[in-house]
Amino acid sequence: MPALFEPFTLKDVTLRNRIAVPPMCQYQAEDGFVNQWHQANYAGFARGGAGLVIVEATAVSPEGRITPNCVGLWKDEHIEGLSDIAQRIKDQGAVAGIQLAHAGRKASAHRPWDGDDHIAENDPAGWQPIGPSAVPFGAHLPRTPTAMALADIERVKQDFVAAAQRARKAGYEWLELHFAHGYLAQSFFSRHANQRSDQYGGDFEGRSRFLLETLAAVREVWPDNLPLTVRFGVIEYDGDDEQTLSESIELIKRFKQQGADFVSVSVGFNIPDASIPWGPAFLAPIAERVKKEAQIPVATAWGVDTPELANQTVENGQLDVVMVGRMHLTNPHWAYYAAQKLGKEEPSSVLPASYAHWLQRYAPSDAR
Ligand SMILES: C=C(C(=O)O)c1ccccc1
Repeated sequence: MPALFEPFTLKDVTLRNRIAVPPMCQYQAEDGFVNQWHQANYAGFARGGAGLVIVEATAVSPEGRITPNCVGLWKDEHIEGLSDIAQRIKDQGAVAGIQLAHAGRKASAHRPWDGDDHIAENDPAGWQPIGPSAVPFGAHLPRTPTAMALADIERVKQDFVAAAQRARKAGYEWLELHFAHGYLAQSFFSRHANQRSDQYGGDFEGRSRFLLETLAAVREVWPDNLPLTVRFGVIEYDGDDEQTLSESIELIKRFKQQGADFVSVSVGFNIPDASIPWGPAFLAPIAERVKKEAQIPVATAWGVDTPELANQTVENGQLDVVMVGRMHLTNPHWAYYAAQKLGKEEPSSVLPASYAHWLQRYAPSDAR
């Protein structure tokens, strides 16, 4: 049995294999509501055989959206559509996950194919971003965010709590807090973005406080038997990597103490000119270090593009789950493709019967 196709159990949830579809924003929602696009998108991934399908960055408040077209869970009316998606994922045998997010100073932007840049300040389609400090990201996201008052920090923490409760009502069983990619939580931990002088800034303790308090508050309401996970940027590629990585691993140890069950390791993306060494599974060795030093199960994404490489990262103990994003966009049935490449032939073990029987009975090799 290839390691990639061994089940993975975390709390009371078992993934049928180690393949996960990471959250990938579709930017197709209106007022946060999902629609037919999202239904088809996620059902396709689940049908394709992945063990875990995580719904894209879902904003905990309107201001927390990256773009006006991001999915939201800031009001109860959002539950129904997301519940349908969770059910479709589970009906196909995958575990339904969802990522809760606040975009912080990167909010109020055009969709990537519409410019990827901040919406103009005088454009009614946009809104005022907020962040730990009045420090803009820069480059294509130049708007200076409003520095959050303590009341804003409390409000956003409660927004995460309320969205987590709605996510559970919608039937999700794997919750991922978006603490990565230069969005609000990540920016609080960043020395680049966070220049506060109060208890939410300054030293490691101060820059960690928002993330730890938000995690602890969500832990209070998320069922203890279901995975509560974090996607977290552990490195910035800003020339200060060892310090950032060491601090990040220390913070992950505290995430674990606060009740986090799993970490999806990623990049901080807090600066526009990071020197990121893009390459095949380039984060896997870093994720392995997190796993060993923080003693917590890990995943990572970015460049894990072939079945052989994905299998290798699990077989050699670097990763517990592999986040295969872009390849699922080229082929929602990537898990079946991987099963074939790794010699795990039975289509029925990966695809639904209504697909598998055609593949098993009428393959060209069956020519009589
Ligand atoms: C939309 C993203 C997200 O939700 O994290 C994103 C954007 C750029 C790079 C990585 C991730």
